[in-house]
Amino acid sequence: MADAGHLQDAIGMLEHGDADDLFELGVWFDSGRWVAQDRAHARDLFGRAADAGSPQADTILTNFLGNGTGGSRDWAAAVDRLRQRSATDERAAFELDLIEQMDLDENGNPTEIAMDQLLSASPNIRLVPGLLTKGECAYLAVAAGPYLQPATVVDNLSGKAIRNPIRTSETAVMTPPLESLVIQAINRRLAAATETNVYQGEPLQVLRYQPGQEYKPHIDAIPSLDNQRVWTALVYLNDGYEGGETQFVSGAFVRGQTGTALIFRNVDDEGRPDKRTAHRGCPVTKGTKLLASRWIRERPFAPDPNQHANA
Ligand SMILES: O=C(O)CCC(=O)C(=O)O
Ligand SMILES: [Fe+2]
Repeated sequence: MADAGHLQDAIGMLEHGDADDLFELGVWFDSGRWVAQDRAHARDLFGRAADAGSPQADTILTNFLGNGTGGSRDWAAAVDRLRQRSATDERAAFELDLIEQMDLDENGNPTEIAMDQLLSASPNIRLVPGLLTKGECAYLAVAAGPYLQPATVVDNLSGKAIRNPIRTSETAVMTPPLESLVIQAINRRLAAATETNVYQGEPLQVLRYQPGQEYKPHIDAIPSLDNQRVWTALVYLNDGYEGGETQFVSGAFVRGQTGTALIFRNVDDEGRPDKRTAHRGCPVTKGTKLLASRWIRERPFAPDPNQHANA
């Protein structure tokens, strides 16, 4: 893009354009591409694009209404919008069906969650069989599919996300615009299972390991991070593959069935990375392993003044 004048001209054209133009400009403000990130403005543009007939904008607006991105949060309004789209959009109908099968309160929080089984008291390691249904697991695989990319890890020297042979799977990061109401409700279930606020979670990731791929031994807490990753929640999304167990240095060896969550605390009582939680995802030897993972921080991960009203 050339100088600021030309950029202003482009923005002006998109502002006065059709549904696709408004959607495109919404993506710019949502992502901070070309312009300073402004999610409230992005939300407004997605609303205008949706009114002008863009189904993609309607999807993102639904997600922002549900998760409180760029403005206030209104779960009931988000579900209504999904219901309207479900008449013409198969994916929306699939999502609405899953939402309607969940026991949720008026804010999208679970009214009850499955019982957990303690694997270790210190460090705290727990299994929650059946935290997700098989339908929800299948949905996550479908929703993440188009966004799978080679996984990265945070580089201790630069702080940047880089490719690293320690983690050879592919990963989809389900950021706020991609966070459908089903994913939001699942994130709220993971928050309930860890007794945390949903906004402490980093975006849900969906990992896909193929034969030979693995996640070498590591600790999910990051040295000297201010807002530490205090919990990890993993959910096994399928079975039928070989290898691929999650193994702790302490010896615990986990291969959950479809829908089982593995939850563990990454820090000790002083909040320091707990080396006893070092673990790995063993190489898959046959088939494909799908896993959802959420790293949960000590405090809200991406604070937004609007997000806590009815978190
Ligand atoms: O693949 C696994 O079983 C482990 C994944 C993992 O350690 C992580 O996502 O932090
Ligand atoms: Fe990990």
